[in-house]
Amino acid sequence: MAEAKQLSGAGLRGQVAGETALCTVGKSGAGLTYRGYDIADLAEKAQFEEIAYLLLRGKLPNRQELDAYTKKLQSLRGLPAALKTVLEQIPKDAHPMDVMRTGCSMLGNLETEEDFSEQDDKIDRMLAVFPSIITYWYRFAHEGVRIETESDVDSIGGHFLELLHGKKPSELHERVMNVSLILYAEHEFNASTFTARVCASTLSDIHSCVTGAIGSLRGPLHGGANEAAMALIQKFKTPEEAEEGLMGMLERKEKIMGFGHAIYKESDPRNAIIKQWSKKLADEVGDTVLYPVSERCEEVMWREKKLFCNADFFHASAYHFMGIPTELFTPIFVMSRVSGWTAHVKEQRANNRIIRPSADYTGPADAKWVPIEERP
Ligand SMILES: CC(=O)SCCNC(=O)CCNC(=O)[C@H](O)C(C)(C)COP(=O)(O)OP(=O)(O)OC[C@H]1O[C@@H](n2cnc3c(N)ncnc32)[C@H](O)[C@@H]1OP(=O)(O)O
Ligand SMILES: O=C([O-])CC(=O)C(=O)O
Repeated sequence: MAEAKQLSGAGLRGQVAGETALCTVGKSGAGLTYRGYDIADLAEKAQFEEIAYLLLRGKLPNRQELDAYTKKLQSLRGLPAALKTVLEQIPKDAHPMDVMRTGCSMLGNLETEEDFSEQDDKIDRMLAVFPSIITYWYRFAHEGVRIETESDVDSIGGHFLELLHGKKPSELHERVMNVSLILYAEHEFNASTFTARVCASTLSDIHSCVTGAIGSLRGPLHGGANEAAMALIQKFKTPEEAEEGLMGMLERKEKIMGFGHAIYKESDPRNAIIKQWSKKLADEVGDTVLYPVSERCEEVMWREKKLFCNADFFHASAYHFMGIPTELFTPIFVMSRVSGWTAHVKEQRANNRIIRPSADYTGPADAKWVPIEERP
């Protein structure tokens, strides 16, 4: 059984900040569970839409419930005209995570949550429309086309790939997207989820909670690491070059993105799963560089620092092999994690007290007021 990491120090590490029935991370045994279900089982057997239902409605759907839920999500993919107008104003060189943040916020202006009784419908709308928001902007900004965002592809992952590439995805690619969205869906009190819960604790609206969470996810120490990992592996042409490059980075005490974790000690259970799919995709495209480079990075980091790949590292090569532009990697994380964020918002609302911790004061004591004319 994996031992839980000893947690203490800055960054609220190891401090319990609330309760959740949604997820366990780094506990002994399975390592990651959603409502008690092992992540490996879910990634192998489930549809992402089933996982969203599990997180948001509290149980696995039966066939009829899943079909109805999938149909509902399919029917919510269209973009309001005013949102398209806003997306069209955002420059081509904007970061797609900023587009997601603006898109979510604008949706909150157009389809405001007036009352918490509307929360499930607002959440389903975000799940359905986020792939439309990012691909509409991307294709308009980069290709000058206004795409139709309604599609009859069943899955959210397939919908994203179809809008991005303008054609139906292969079965393999749709499957990998499904697995990826499941792996990224939920992770207890990580930074972006905690952001959403803090916002929810003030009794704010659901779009504000998610907009704030998108901002937290954007950073390279969190969701942004999948893009940063891609930038890293693309620098190397051979495993030998990768080894030399990493040794230099470690000597200079640089952070290696896609490695390490705040909670897991020896491995991130999501890595073995996405790594396996990355290998399948590498074989499909005949890759002889990125996958071997990635594997060498994994070996070197473990050998030198006992640091392991987190969920982000092999996501980089997997997404790349499916022809997804690097800057869209973290928005895919948003398309998935919105299920976890909003499940946490619902949980916070159901048993709320405003989140307001204290701080140890380290500033000066008894400062005497100095009139402005006398200040140095
Ligand atoms: C889906 C996700 O969000 S997963 C996380 C994605 N983020 C990344 O991949 C960014 C790279 N990784 C990191 O920056 C960190 O490992 C974090 C932010 C994930 C966790 O941070 P912490 O909990 O502070 O890490 P931890 O306490 O285990 O660090 C122990 C030591 O290892 C070092 N370390 C941790 N990760 C790395 C890394 N990726 N590269 C180099 N050194 C590292 C730390 O600097 C620290 O050294 P120090 O004691 O000399 O200061
Ligand atoms: O739990 C964390 O700190 C980061 C993480 O892996 C996630 O949010 O998926």
